[in-house]
Amino acid sequence: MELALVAHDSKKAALIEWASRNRDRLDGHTIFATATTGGLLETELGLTVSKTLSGPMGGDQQIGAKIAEGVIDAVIFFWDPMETQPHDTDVKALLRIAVAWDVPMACSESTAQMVIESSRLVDKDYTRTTPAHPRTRTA
Ligand SMILES: O=C(CO)COP(=O)(O)O
Repeated sequence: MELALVAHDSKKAALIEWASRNRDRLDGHTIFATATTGGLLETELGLTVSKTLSGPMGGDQQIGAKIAEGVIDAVIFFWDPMETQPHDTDVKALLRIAVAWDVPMACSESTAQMVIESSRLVDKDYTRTTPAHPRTRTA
């Protein structure tokens, strides 16, 4: 499946540590990430990552667009609840579009663990639909 991994600066170490612990589970998936987060996943863990722009430069919006296009199956977003981001509007938009399309989005480590361990992530027959926008993935 297609997973998006994103972390704010203060949460990047936690995301890398989490991804390291879940390296085997991540291996079977296509990974998208914002630029800085993705760069760390590549250099620290050797993962292959499709990178967007950096979050503050439009990367969150690019991830959001991929959600709306049906490209992303789940989002792991370690965002910082203690600090205002310069691109807060983009962060909010990313959170919103994931809910609008009912794409699973983990915003904390414990939830990320539940998502990555979900049998849905390895179920090739799983199709996602939303009541507001009935839609079935074909790929
Ligand atoms: O700002 C981000 C998410 O809102 C993440 O962007 P970077 O991975 O480029 O730091």
